[in-house]
Amino acid sequence: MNNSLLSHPHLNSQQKQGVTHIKIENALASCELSLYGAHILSFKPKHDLRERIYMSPAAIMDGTKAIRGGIPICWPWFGPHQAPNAAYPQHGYVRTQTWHMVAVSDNKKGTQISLQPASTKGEGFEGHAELTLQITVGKSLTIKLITENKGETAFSYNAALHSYFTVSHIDNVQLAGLQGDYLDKVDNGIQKTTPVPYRFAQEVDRIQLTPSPEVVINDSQLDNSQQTQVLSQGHDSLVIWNPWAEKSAALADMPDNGYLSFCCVETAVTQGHVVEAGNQHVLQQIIC
Ligand SMILES: O=P(O)(O)OC[C@H]1O[C@@H](O)[C@H](O)[C@@H](O)[C@@H]1O
Repeated sequence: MNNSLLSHPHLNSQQKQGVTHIKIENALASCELSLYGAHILSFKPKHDLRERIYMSPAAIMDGTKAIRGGIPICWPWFGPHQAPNAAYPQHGYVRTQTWHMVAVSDNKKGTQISLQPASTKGEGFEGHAELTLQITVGKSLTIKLITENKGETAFSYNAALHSYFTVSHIDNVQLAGLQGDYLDKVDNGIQKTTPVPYRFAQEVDRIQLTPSPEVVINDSQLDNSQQTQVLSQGHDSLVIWNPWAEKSAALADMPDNGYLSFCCVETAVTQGHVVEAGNQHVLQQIIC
C-alpha cells in the first residue's frame, strides 16, 4: 500500500491482532474498517452519535476467518457457489483477503477512500475483473462496490453488501419499504409474498426479489427522525437475514443471544449481473 495515503489528516491506522484497521474521522462522522475484507466495523455520524453497525462481540478479528458483523463484501458470488460439490467458500473470496487503499480524498460529502483486494482471481470465477470498494464517510455512509470487466469477454457475477445493523432489540424492529415476492431460504427457496407488517419472530433468510431503493429499519425505541435508512442502487434484490436463537447459538463467533441485537439488510445482486468487456457495474448502499 502507498503509505503516504495514511498521512491524510482524517485517517488513522492501527494494528490490531496483526491486522491493519483504519479509522476515518472528520467533522461529519467516524468510521472504522479492517483491511481484512475491507470490512466496515463501525459508522457513527456526528449529528446523533448513534452507532449504525452491529459487530459480534465474539467476532474473530485476526484475519483467519471472515468477520462476523459489520459489512462483509460478498463477491463474485453470493451464498454457496452454484457449482455442485464445489468446495468454494460461501459468499465468495474477497471477504477473506487483505485489501489495500488506493486513494483518499475529501469532497463536500466527506472523506472518500478507495480500496482494492490483493487479487480478484479465484477458483470458481472465470472473469477478468477489477474490483474497487469506494467508501464516503460523511453525514451518511456511501459504499460503492465497482466491478469492472478488464477482459475481452462478458462475465456474470453476484455480490452483496452484507450489512449488519444494530437494533435495540429484534422485537422492536419493523422494516418498511420491502414489497413483492421473496425466496424463502429457510423453506426450500419457495417464493412467497412479502408480509405486512415486516417483523422478526423466527429465523429469517430471504431474498427479496423487488429491488426496493429504500428500506427503513424502524426501531420502536427511536424517534421517527432517528430511524436507520438503507438506500440501494444497482441491485436486483435485498437479502434480509436474522439467524434467530438456534442458529445464533450454533455460530461460534456470535453470542447465543446475538440475534436479538441486529438484523441484516443486504444490498445484493443474486440473479447474475452480466458485465460486458470494458464495462463496469456499481452496487451501492447508502446508510443514513
Ligand atoms: O455465516 P455467513 O457465511 O457469514 O453467512 C451468513 C448468512 O448470510 C446471508 O446473507 C445468507 O442469506 C444466509 O444464508 C447466511 O447464513
